[in-house]
Amino acid sequence: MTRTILTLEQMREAEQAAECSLGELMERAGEALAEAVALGSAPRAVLVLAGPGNNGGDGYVAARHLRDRGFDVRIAALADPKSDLAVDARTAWDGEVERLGDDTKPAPILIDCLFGTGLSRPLDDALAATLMRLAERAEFTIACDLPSGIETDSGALLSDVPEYDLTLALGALKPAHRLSPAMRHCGQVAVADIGIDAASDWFEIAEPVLPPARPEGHKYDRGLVQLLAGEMPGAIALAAKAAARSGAGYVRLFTSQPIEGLPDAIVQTDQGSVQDERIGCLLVGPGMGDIPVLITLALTAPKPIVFDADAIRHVGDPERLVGHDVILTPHEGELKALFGDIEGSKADRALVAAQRCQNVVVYKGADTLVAAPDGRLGFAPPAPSALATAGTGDVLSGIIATLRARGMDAFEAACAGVWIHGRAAERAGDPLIADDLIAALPDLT
Ligand SMILES: NC(=O)C1=CN([C@@H]2O[C@H](COP(=O)(O)OP(=O)(O)OC[C@H]3O[C@@H](n4cnc5c(N)ncnc54)[C@H](O)[C@@H]3O)[C@@H](O)[C@H]2O)[C@@H](O)CC1
Ligand SMILES: [K+]
Repeated sequence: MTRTILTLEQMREAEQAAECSLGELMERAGEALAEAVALGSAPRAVLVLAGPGNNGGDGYVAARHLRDRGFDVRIAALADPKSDLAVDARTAWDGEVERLGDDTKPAPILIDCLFGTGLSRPLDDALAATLMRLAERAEFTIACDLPSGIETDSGALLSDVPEYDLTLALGALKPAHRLSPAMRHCGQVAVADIGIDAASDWFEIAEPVLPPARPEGHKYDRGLVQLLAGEMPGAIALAAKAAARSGAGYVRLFTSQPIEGLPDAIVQTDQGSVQDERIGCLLVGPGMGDIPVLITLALTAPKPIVFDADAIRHVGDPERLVGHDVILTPHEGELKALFGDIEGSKADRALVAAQRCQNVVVYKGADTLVAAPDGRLGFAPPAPSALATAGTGDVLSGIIATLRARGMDAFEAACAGVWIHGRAAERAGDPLIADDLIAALPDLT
């Protein structure tokens, strides 16, 4: 299921637009937190850390529900509650409240309700150290809405942040749940439905639905991927094999030097034209090297194109792509080479890049994003860090070119390719080499 991602501002608007009172939202949030803990553990000792805002308020509510469920609950508060809602939640808790400090004793279950979306500055050093110590000593750690110390819209760590087992996002995911470096600190991320219903163009990329192959269809229905090869046979071979193995009906390689060891089914030729009507998608960049004329050639074709790797560096001016049907797949360095320095969070940068070239941009990294010029932004679910090896990008561009050749819309094809690539990495194990990904592509028929 696709999970919506809301920024701080959107979250505040959604909270105001909710049909129930803010107090009711907090009650549901605290109850969901208690439920998440009870799902993961039999009743035992729990320490709730409560901050001064509404994240702390959620903690007092959760404490009450956990005690009702038979848990032995202690609360350690950083300060007295400041917001009206948190004061009410504190009042409804008739147990003791400790003062959080160096001498706070750990418990096997730690619930972090210090700060959520309202964090505005780093935690004090002493507080961050206490949080780290208590998390280290706990067996199960859960963060309410966000791990404390994380900036919600950028995913930046403002101070030391533990790595939690579970983060319960309230109402919707926030950008930080799916942006580096924050995402690695969240652990598993579940979303609690507390009755907030907000639409957004930002979402977590989910398992794609691929266009079904017509039983009576021919190879061109399944898509002809046309690669324009360059100087480095290894990268070209990876992209071509990935395209073929992800279901292209036909993969053809324009090359002046045949590449050895490729399956016979991948046609290699030094003849042919990019004007061929039957081409579903052109792929240029993997192994391209220093042959920028290939970009010029590809842009003469009235067909979808995927530009990867060296092709991105050689485009020159992003505006050159306006009016063409292109998917760009840059990593950090390639994005900078083409678009220069862009201000803002990774999400902002992805959208600005897509706007400037008026095409879909797959901004790769540990937190891959897929941006469309109309403002849609897909955030990849976490993928194994083993993907950070040579050639995995060539495989990704091969997969995306096939999906585009099969007739998927550019944004959908890019999102689907990113999802498939991540799942292939999970199946391939760690360590992996790019070739393993091709063998581990999931069956999506
Ligand atoms: N948005 C929603 O729909 C809902 C939000 N709820 C909770 O409300 C949270 C947001 O509440 P708030 O806006 O009150 O924000 P927080 O509870 O995250 O924190 C705000 C408070 O912390 C102080 N503060 C910020 N940074 C600090 C720092 N580094 N050191 C010390 N104090 C600091 C602020 O001055 C303010 O008093 C969410 O994360 C969620 O847990 C839930 O109660 C229910 C529904
Ligand atoms: K928190």
